[in-house]
Amino acid sequence: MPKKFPLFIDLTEKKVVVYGAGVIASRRVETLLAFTSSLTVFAPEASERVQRAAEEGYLVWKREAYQEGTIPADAFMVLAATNDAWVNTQIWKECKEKHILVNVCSDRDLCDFQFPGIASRGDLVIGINAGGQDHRLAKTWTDKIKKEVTEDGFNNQTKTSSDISKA
Ligand SMILES: C[C@@]1(CC(=O)O)C2=NC(=C\c3[nH]c(c(CCC(=O)O)c3CC(=O)O)Cc3[nH]c(c(CC(=O)O)c3CCC(=O)O)/C=C3\N/C(=C\2)[C@@H](CCC(=O)O)[C@]3(C)CC(=O)O)/[C@H]1CCC(=O)O
Ligand SMILES: NC(=O)c1ccc[n+]([C@@H]2O[C@H](COP(=O)([O-])OP(=O)(O)OC[C@H]3O[C@@H](n4cnc5c(N)ncnc54)[C@H](O)[C@@H]3O)[C@@H](O)[C@H]2O)c1
Repeated sequence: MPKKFPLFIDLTEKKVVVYGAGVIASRRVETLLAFTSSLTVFAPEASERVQRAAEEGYLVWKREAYQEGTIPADAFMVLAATNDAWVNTQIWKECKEKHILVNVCSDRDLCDFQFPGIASRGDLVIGINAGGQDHRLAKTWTDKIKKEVTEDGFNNQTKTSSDISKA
C-alpha cells in the first residue's frame, strides 16, 4: 500500500457520523471527541462509554441500525465501524454515492483515509500510521509515543499556544 500523507483537519464545525458503538467505534469516538462537537453515533447497542458521552451531551446516540439511504448528506466524515462487514460495505457504497469521506474499519481497501493512532498534549497532536499493513506496529508506536508525550519526554521546554500567549 502507498504511504499516506498526514492531513491535520479542523473538524470543529464538521459533522462526523459513526456507525457502530462497540469496542472499535468507542475507541475512535473517544479520540474524536477531542476534535469535534458534532458527533452522531448510530447503533442498536452502545458501550457504556458511548452511552455516558450521550447522556452528558457530548454526542448524539441514535439507537438505530444503519438503514440504506439515510446517511446525512451534509456529513463531512463517516466511520463504518459495525461488526457486520456487509453493512460496513453498504455504508461505504452510500458514502461514495454522496461524496462523503469514509473509513471502513473492517476493510482497509475501502478507506478514503485511515484512522490514526493519536498522542496529544496541549496543542501538540501526533498522528501515527503504519500504512494499513501492520496494525500492531501502529499500536506499538502509538503506545510508545503516548508514553513519551504524556510522561517522560514532554518537558517544560515544549510550549503550548496558551503558554506562549501568557508569556
Ligand atoms: C491505529 C489504529 C487506530 C484505531 O483503531 O483507533 C488502527 N488500528 C489499530 C489497532 C488494531 N487494529 C487491528 C488490530 C488487531 C491486529 C492483529 O490481531 O494482528 C489492532 C491492534 C490492537 O488492537 O491491539 C485489526 C484491524 N485493523 C484494520 C483491519 C481491517 C483491515 O486491515 O482490512 C483489522 C482486522 C479486523 C478484522 O479482523 O476483521 C484496519 C485498520 N486499522 C487502522 C487503525 C487503520 C490503519 C492502521 C495503520 O496505521 O496501519 C486501518 C487500515 C483502517 C482503519 O480502520 O482506519 C489502532 C492502533 C492504535 C491504538 O490502539 O491506539
Ligand atoms: N480497524 C481496527 O482497528 C479494527 C480492530 C479490530 C477489529 N476491527 C473490525 O471492527 C469490527 C467491529 O469490532 P468491534 O469489536 O467494535 O465490535 P462490537 O461487537 O464490539 O460492536 C459492534 C457494534 O456494531 C453495532 N452494529 C451492529 N450492526 C449494526 C448496524 N446494522 N448498524 C449500526 N450499528 C450496528 C452494534 O450495535 C455494536 O455497537 C470487527 O468486526 C472487525 O472487522 C477493526
